[in-house]
Amino acid sequence: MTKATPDVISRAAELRDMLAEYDYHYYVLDDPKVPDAEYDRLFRELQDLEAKYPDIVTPDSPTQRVGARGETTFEEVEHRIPMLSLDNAFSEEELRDFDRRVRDRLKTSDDIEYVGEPKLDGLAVSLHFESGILTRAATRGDGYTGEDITANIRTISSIPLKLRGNSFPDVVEVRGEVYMPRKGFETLNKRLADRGEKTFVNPRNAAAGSLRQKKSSVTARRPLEMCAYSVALEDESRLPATHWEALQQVKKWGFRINPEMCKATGVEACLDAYNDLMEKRAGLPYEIDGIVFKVNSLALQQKLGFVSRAPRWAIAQKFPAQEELTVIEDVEFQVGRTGAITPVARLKPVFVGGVTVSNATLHNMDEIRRLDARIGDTVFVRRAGDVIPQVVKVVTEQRPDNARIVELPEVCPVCQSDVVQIEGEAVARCSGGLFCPAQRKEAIRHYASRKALDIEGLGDKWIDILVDRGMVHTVADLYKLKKSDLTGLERMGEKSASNLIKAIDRARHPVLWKFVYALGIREVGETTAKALASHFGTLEAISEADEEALQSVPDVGPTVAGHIRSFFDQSHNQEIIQALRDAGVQWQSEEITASEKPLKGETWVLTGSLSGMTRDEAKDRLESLGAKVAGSVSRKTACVVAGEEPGSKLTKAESLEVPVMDEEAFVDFLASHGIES
Ligand SMILES: NC(=O)c1ccc[n+]([C@@H]2O[C@H](COP(=O)([O-])OP(=O)(O)OC[C@H]3O[C@@H](n4cnc5c(N)ncnc54)[C@H](O)[C@@H]3O)[C@@H](O)[C@H]2O)c1
Ligand SMILES: [Zn+2]
Repeated sequence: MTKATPDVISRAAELRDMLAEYDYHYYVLDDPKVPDAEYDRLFRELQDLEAKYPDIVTPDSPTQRVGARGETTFEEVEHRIPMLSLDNAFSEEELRDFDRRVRDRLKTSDDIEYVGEPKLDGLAVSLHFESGILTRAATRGDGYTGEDITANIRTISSIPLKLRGNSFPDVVEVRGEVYMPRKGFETLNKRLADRGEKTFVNPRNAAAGSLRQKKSSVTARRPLEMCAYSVALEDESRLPATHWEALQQVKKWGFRINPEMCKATGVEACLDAYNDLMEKRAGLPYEIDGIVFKVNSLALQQKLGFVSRAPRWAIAQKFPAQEELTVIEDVEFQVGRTGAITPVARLKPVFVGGVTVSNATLHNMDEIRRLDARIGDTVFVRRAGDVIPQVVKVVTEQRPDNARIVELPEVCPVCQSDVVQIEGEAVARCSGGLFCPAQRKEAIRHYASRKALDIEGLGDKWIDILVDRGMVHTVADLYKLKKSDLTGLERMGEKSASNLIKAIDRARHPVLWKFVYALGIREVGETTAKALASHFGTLEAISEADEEALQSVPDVGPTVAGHIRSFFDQSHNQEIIQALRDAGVQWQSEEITASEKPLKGETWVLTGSLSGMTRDEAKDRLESLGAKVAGSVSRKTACVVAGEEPGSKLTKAESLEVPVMDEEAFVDFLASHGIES
C-alpha cells in the first residue's frame, strides 16, 4: 500500500472540510454554496484520493456518509431501513465498470436486467403506511435519522393519504422523490422576486425549501409533486420478485410512478436508455439530472447488498450539469425592438447544460440589485433545457476587491438617446423611439399599421428588405422612395412595388390623432392619441406641454405623461418629425378644423357598404368634420349615408324623412370639405 504524503493528507482534510461545509448549506439551509458540478468534482477528487490511500479514510468523511444533519425544528425519525444515496457514473466507461462489478460479484457473464428510471431532481421521502393509512412521513436526513414532515407531506395532492384497494401489507414504507415541476418553479421564483425576496437557485432547492417549511400552510401553496420509486418492507418475503413489479404494485395503491421508466438488459441497452432519456430531457415538465439503473431482481439486489453510503445494485448515470460557476467579466446593455434596455452579463466562457455559454441575461436593474451582481463576481450560471442562460446566484465570498457595481447607462448604447426609467417600472427604455436603429423595424411597422397611417402593403417582408439594405432608416425615408428603387429588388414584383409607392403617397394627410398614435410613443394608444389631439389641437402644443399639462388630459396619468415628455424631449425624434414635414406629410391640426368643423353637433348614420372606402374610414372622415357617427336612425339624425345593399336603416330614414346620401354624393361632399377619398 502506498503511503500518503503530508500533502495528500492535508488536501484530503481540506476537501472534507469544504464538502462538509457545502453539505450543510445544501441539506440544512437549502441554499447551496456551489453548483452540484463543482461539488461532484471535489467529491470525486476525495474519493480518488481515498481509493489510492485507504488509510486516510476517516469515518466522518463525506464519502462514507449520506447527507448532513443540522439542528432542526422537526422531530427526529429513525429509519428502520436506512435511506442511502447513489453512486454516480459520469461517463460511459464508469457505467461499464459498474455493470462489470455487478456481474463479477454475482459471478455471472450473463446480461443483467436493469430498470432505468429518470433521476428526478428533488428530495427523497419515506412514507409510512399502517393499515393503508399514511401515519408518518420523513426526509432522508443522514440516512439513519430523518425529519418528521408528516404535516407538510399531507399537503401534496399526488400523495395518497390512504392506499387504494385492499391488497397491501399492514405496515409498508413507500419511498420516492418530492420535486417541483419547472413551471411551478418559475412561477414561484417570479413571485418571490416580485416581492424582493430571495429566490431559489433551482427546482431541487425550491422543493427542499418548500417541504421543510415550519408551517404546512406555506408548503401547501408550493407546487410540489411526488413520484414513488421503491417499497421497503421489513418482511421482504412479501415483496414480488422484481423491482419493476413492486413499482406496479405501488402504482395500484394510488402512487404516481414515472412514465419514462424502462427495462434494459445488458449495459448496451442501458447506454441506449441513457441517450433516449437525454434527448427527452429538455421537453420534460420537471428536471432530471441523470438516469438511475437498478438491478431488477430483488433477490440479486439482496445478494449485492450495500457499502457505507450506497447500494451496490444501483448507479446514477449523470447528465451534463445545468449549473456551473463562472465569472462576470462585463455587463453590457442590449436594446430590444420596443426600446427595452436589458443588461446582459458577459461571462468567462463555461460549459453548462451541454453548450459553451458566454452570455447570460440579467433581466433588469432590479434583478441585478436583488442578486447583488457586480462585474468581477463569481456566479452560478444556469442553463436548463432550451431556456436562455441565467445568472441565478452570486458567490459573495469570492468577490474581488475591484468588483464594479453595475450602473444603468444614461444614454442608449445604440442611438445615444436618453434612457428613461419610469418609477414603478422594472424596465428601462431608450426614448429615441423613432430614431433608434434597434427599434427601427418596429417603429416603421407601427407607423404603417392600419390604425396609424395605414400604408397598405408595407408588411414585414418589405420592412425587412428596406431596413436591411439601408434604404430606410426612419419613417421619413419612406416618403423618399421611388418606384425605381424598389423594382430592382429580388423577390419583390413590379406590381407590389408600384402599389407600395402609391400607398405611401396616399399616407400624407393623416388626422392629428392618427399621426400622434403613429409616432409609437409608449402607452399612447388610439384612445390616448385622440384625447391628446382634441385637448391640445396641434402637435406643437402636445410636444411643448409639460407633464402637469399633459395630465389634465383624460386617461393620461404620470407614467404616460412621462413617456410623452421623454419622447418629445429627444431631439432625434423632433428631427424626424421635421423630416416628415419636409417630405410633405401634413396632419390636420384639430385647432383649425375645430373652428370650421362643419358637422359639429350633427349625428350621422352609415348603412350598406361603400366601394371606395371601408366603414371605419367613412366614420373617421365624418368624425374629422365634427360629426358623431351613430348606429341607429332617429328623428335627430342629420343624414344617412347609404352604400350598396343598405339595411333597414335606409327604410327608417325614409319614413322619418331624414336626408340620405349615396356614395357618389358622399364622396363629393367630403371633397368639398377638402377630404380626398
Ligand atoms: N451543491 C452543493 O453544495 C451540494 C452539496 C451536497 C450535495 N450536492 C449534490 O447532491 C448529490 C449527492 O446527493 P445525494 O446523496 O442526495 O445523492 P444523489 O442525489 O446523487 O442520489 C440519491 C438521491 O437520488 C434521488 N433519486 C431521484 N430519482 C431516484 C430514483 N428513481 N431512484 C432512487 N433515487 C432517486 C433520491 O432523492 C436519492 O436520495 C451530489 O452529487 C451533488 O450533486 C450538492
Ligand atoms: Zn436607442
